[in-house]
Amino acid sequence: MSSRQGLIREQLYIYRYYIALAAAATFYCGRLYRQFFTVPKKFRHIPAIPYYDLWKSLAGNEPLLKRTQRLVFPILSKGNGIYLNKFPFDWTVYVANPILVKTVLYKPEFATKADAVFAYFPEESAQTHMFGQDNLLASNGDSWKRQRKIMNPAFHRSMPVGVFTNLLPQVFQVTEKADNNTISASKLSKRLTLDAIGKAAFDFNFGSLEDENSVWVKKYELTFKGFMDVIPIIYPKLDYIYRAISKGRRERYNAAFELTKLLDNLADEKRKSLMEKRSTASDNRRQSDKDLLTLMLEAEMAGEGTWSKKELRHNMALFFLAGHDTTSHALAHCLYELAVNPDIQEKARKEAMNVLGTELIDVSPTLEDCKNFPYIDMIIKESLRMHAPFNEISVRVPHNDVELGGVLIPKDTMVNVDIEALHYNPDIWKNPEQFDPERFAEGGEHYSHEGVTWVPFSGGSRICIGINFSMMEQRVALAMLLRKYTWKLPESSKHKNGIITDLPLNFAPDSLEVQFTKRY
Ligand code: HEM
Repeated sequence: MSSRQGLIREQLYIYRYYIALAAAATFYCGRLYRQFFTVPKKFRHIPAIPYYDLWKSLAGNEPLLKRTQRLVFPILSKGNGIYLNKFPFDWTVYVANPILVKTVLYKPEFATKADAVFAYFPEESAQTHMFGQDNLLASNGDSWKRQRKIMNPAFHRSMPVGVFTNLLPQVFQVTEKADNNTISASKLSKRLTLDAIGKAAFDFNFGSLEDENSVWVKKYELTFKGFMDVIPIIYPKLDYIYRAISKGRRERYNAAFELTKLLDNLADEKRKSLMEKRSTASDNRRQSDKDLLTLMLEAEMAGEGTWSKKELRHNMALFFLAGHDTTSHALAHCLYELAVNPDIQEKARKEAMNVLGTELIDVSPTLEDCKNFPYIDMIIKESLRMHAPFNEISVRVPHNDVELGGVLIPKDTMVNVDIEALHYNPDIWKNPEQFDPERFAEGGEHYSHEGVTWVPFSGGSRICIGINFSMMEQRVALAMLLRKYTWKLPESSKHKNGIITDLPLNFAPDSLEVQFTKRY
């Protein structure tokens, strides 16, 4: 052996531990890489979005539509409208073929929702305290059927047009107080929809339009800000340490409990007053004017089902979660689309004036009037096509192997619908990036589609229970605003060539300002 070989051997001996460590680390990293980036064997027959590309897109805050066009569309055709994506951390089969979306939404094989978001948080978390794991959105099987049976009539009966119309004069005041009558469409919509959900769901006044810093508005904001805290999301069990050291975290956590207490108190008081009214038969309000809580408790009293105290609280909280921001984003996007499409705005105004009169005074639409706004309805629907607040539904999990469009979906696979891909597919919609309410006219493009192509509210038995509520709220707001103002984007708006979102989601950014001009 030469002296050089001997030296190498000696060096290898000295560094043997490091070498072993490096080999183990390489092996472990390889495993991690395979675990994270490699498509599991059972899914290799489904075209997949590379995990690295997805995270690069998310990290770069690529707009949702751009990501869909760049990463999803090219592989959609390969998989018959089905593709695989690891989003955020688990492999999920996404469906964006209209016929197959219909199967997912309507067939019993796909009826079971995964124990997703709500089951993730521990018992002591603010999320569990507020929403539980058994609310209407999260539950399955008999529990879901029982709850939906009591809630369906409440949502059917309640159409609180009066609540919505009563809030519009305050919207006008806020708008006119703003500098140059220019105001964030998104903030304005949030204030309106918070007061609307408070009044219409629980007969409670958040007073957000009167004062955007009112006590309960702040508690509400703190609560939802707290749900976005990263540490409790990633390590829920460490939240108690975070709370011990951070005053801000404590405030956000406690706000959720205070808000929950408010909901409990509202329910207790309502139950008590209903019992009293029942004995004196003194509640003469029309069904459509009653708040959802009253109607749900009345349904219980009429023997249509029962609510435990917790179930009632979890569902009342759910109405906030599901009904406030969604409608607010939807309305803000309508305001935007009308601002950048003045012809469509004018046509909608004509419809509002035809129904409510041309006299230059505020007129509140009635429930009957609201049935006569077909064009405004088309605008809302087209806006929801282009800016659906949710890009997906809750994950569904088939319990057996199923075939979907000739593709085998192994049992227990997470299955979802890609709403953005469905709503922007140029093979389904003509010029999908163009705002064109006529698609939803009677006999229009939408109605010639096969399968299901418009699902901002999902579909099938788990369709959004608040669909009519939200549509009515937007209808009333738009009709009254259209009569009172014209509006456009301010000259300096950065959104002139399309909305620049803060997140890669269809959420209206606070910077989305609109300039109103009074008509009378
Ligand atoms: C533009 C406004 C809205 C949009 C886009 C929207 C969208 C949706 C979607 C996509 C789902 C299905 C989610 C899933 O599959 O898990 C859903 C369910 C639900 N939504 Fe909405 N929603 C809106 C407004 C509302 C309002 C105003 C309320 C209540 C006042 C509400 C209450 C609910 C509830 C309780 C569910 C669960 C239904 C069930 O699973 O039986 N939503 N919504």
